[in-house]
Amino acid sequence: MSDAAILTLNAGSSSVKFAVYAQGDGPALRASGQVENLSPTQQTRLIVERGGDKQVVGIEANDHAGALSAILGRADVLFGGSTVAGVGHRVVHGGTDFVAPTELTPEVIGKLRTLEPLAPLHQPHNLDCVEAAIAAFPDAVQIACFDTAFHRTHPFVNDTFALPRKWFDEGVRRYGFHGLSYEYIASEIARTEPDLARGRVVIAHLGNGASMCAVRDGLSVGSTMGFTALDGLPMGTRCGQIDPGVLLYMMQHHGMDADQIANLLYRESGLKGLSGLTHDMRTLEQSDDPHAREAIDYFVFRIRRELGGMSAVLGGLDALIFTGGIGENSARIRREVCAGMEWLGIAVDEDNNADNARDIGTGRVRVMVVPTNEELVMARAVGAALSGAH
Ligand SMILES: Nc1ncnc2c1ncn2[C@@H]1O[C@H](COP(=O)(O)OP(=O)(O)O)[C@@H](O)[C@H]1O
Ligand SMILES: CC(=O)OP(=O)(O)O
Ligand SMILES: [Mg+2]
Repeated sequence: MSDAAILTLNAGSSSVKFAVYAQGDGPALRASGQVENLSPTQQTRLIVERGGDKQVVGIEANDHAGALSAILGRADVLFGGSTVAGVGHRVVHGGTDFVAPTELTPEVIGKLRTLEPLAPLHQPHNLDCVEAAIAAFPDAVQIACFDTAFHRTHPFVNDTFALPRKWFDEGVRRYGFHGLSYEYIASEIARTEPDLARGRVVIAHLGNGASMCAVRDGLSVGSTMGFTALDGLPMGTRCGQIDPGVLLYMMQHHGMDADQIANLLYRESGLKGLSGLTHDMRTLEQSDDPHAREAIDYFVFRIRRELGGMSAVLGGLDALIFTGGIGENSARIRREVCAGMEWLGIAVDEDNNADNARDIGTGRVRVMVVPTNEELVMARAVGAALSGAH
């Protein structure tokens, strides 16, 4: 009888990221990778990393089931004869009903499908991947891990909009997202610096999707994202905070319908819309187009504004932590966010910042760069479900 493995899946609109762990007390990473460029018009690629070795191969796949079968085509490398006992799925929206990791029964999947309009870039792909994984591993336990769950500790004032109460009761609330990432960072800080973990921390998850989370005593007290993953910071293609009057104007004066507005706000706005060039921060940083500069300026401006607001809500600040693809890798964005913030106790060492060092601050407030690990949070949840402890 071979040992057991845990597979984690994080399905995006054009990618499926995965990781394989050996089941144990603390799940041990065996391999990871992704299928990227998952679309009929691009060359889809499978990337597998194991130990120090990285393999990239072109594959034929244009949907999530195809991506999963390409991943399973490397079962020998990934699982090495182990049985896949559990699969953890990142599911972006859990609504009001799902506040902890949950086994994916047909009834649960049905309820989660009803939330697709609230996360159109994520939820349909997350659930397509769930169905493909159930077909591929009918005997494995399938666990949904929700991006919204970490924020369930928000106080009412951060959960509600100023609308008549019936909307809140119906679930129109500020849920907050990127919860798997924030849970990982909070657990990592609790492990390495327990004193800081009891303090006032702002975490900036800056990736293709971007948000910030105010954490006190390890618990989320506020997030920049709201009812959907559109709110708050501008993102690769999403607008971030916007006056709802703009949407009324688009409907009343341009006759735009819901689908057109959704497409504009989710796919054509943010860094892409402002720069007119690309959603990709690395490319914008390399560009000398003034619109690229303005898109970056707006991104930085909104982060600084939210940092000030969250510090006020927390009653001060003990640490600012950067994570996500931009937060972990862009010294320029971190430098610009922190510039002139001495009044808040923030100052940054140029060399440590350039090296993406774990500690880059020189002021009263700790300023840190902590790589996120959403996969490990999922693997832990599956491990707990398998041992009946969740
Ligand atoms: N060295 C870098 N400098 C600036 N931006 C970077 C760098 N490396 C990655 N990024 C940016 O990170 C973003 C992707 O972040 P990531 O967290 O991987 O996204 P996703 O939300 O798809 O998981 C892209 O905008 C990419 O350009
Ligand atoms: C919720 C969200 O925006 O996720 P991502 O950053 O993966 O797009
Ligand atoms: Mg992400």
